[in-house]
Amino acid sequence: MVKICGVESGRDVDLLRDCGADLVGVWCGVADGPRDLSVDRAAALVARVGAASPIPVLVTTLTDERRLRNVVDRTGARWVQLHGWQPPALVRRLKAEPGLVVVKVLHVGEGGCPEQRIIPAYERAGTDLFLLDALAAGRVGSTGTMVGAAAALAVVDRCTRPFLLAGGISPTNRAACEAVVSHPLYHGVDVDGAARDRRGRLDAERVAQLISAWRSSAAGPDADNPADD
Ligand SMILES: O=C(O)c1ccccc1NCC(=O)[C@H](O)[C@H](O)COP(=O)(O)O
Repeated sequence: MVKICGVESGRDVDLLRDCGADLVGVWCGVADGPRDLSVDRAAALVARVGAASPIPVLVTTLTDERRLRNVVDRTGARWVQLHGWQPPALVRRLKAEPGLVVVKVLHVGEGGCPEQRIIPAYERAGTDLFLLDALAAGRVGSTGTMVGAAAALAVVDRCTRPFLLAGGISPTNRAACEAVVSHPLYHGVDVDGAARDRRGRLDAERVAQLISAWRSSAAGPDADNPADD
């Protein structure tokens, strides 16, 4: 699976669909996010993506359940990526809603993964899919920094749920991630920066290169629907 993050317009959605992306990240409630959208705008883009393929994924750092539910309900997104420091209890409460797929980000930095000890709690709460992303100098999200293979494996070896890999993924660095890509729970990648041109706009050629470089390595029999595992 290849997920491209941070659509801002109908043009972006159409570009990702035409390129064949599997998942499209729509930001709403991302603190200080450069591509954060109003709820109405996010809802319009979720609707434009549609329900089949690609799948829209609401990306958020919100931790307040009431606000989060409001965004989920109003956007109509059925996949939610919790990119902040949301606790397992919030995952559990979201998973009470039938059909909602929850992706929980696990942050990985030089000091390891702050959530490592509570991975089993995230799994018991119903997390469908993890997403490993870089924690770089305290910064979270779109850092352009790769997660080292050893650090990533130390985290995913504690998981029993599938995971996506993020952080500085580009069309040319798949080989450096071979050990992670070969892991049985590996499910695909999530990309922001390398999918954009110099002006920060999603670029069809770059997206196509990313998909061609990474899709062949994504998979597992359940790649189409981790929620059904
Ligand atoms: O991009 C941000 O500023 C951001 C802030 C807070 C939460 C998430 C954010 N980005 C979300 C993503 O999922 C990115 O796709 C992911 O971090 C990979 O980015 P990159 O290293 O640029 O490929």
